[in-house]
Amino acid sequence: MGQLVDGIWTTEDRKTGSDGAFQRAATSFRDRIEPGGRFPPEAGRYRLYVSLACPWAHRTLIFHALKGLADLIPVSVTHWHMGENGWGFAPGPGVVPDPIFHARHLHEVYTAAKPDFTGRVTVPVLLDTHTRRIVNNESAEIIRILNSAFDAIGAKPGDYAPADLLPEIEAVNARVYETLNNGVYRCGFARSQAAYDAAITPLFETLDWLEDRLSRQRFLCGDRITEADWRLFTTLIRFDAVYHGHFKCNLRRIADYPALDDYLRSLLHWPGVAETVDLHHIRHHYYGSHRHLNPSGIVPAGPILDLSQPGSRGP
Ligand SMILES: N[C@@H](CCC(=O)N[C@@H](CS)C(=O)NCC(=O)O)C(=O)O
Repeated sequence: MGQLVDGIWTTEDRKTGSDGAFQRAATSFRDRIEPGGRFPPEAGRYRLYVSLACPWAHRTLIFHALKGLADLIPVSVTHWHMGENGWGFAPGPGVVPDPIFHARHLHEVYTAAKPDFTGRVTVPVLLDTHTRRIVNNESAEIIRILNSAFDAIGAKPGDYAPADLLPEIEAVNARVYETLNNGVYRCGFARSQAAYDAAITPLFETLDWLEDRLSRQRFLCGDRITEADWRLFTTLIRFDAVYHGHFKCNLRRIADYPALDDYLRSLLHWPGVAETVDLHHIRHHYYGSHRHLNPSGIVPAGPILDLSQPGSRGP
């Protein structure tokens, strides 16, 4: 895996510190879309770049679907394989190329927007096609943008971060992010036993905590589905398929937790959501791209997952 240094693509990996613990880099583009601002809401002006494999990009795709933004914000989808050149647009099922820069690799989108860019080239990216600037590449902020910024110009109704629930949403997000969304990476990318041990324990403590919470209430913050649920969902849907094996998160499966399993199937069958889930991209990305973890690149056949039945927590 590489990154850009002064606009030049370099292949090096500096993601773990001297203690072997995985460190996630800070995100670079942090603007908003708002009326009267530098980036005003307009139909057809912005473009979202995602990977169907990536849980962070997946959040944005779910908000894109929930808010009915397909006609307002077109989407490019990378190939699942992240190789020497990072994310790219090689043809493949589900890949949608980049019609703006005709980029072969995502790093070309970054340098087209900022020729001297230094940093990691990550998905998701929200691009302003008028100024050819990247508005934002932090998924937590992009979902807040999609949640409301296009409401006045045709987005579907629905507020997934309502003001009265925000403190609770953010408290849940903080724990879920640290121990689970990022915790699976801390397990999988650990380069020392101590770093792995330090990640696996809080990860399963959080799953136990979530199981208890969801056995008493419909969604993470009560009766209404919120951003906190969608942020959890993208990790849960990858858990038994890849994190359990590839990232060694294997004390238990989500299928072993009755409430979490019901909740996962409820969210998967939520209108518009199943279409955002691509287990081929997910499984082939993780097992095929992380050659330091899986040198052969062989994608295992299992486990067989049966998520065909909706859970009991419908819309
Ligand atoms: N903070 C970012 C993280 C995004 C992220 O790490 N995406 C991964 C894919 S799962 C990526 O593009 N990694 C490429 C790299 O780090 O070089 C967000 O949530 O938007």
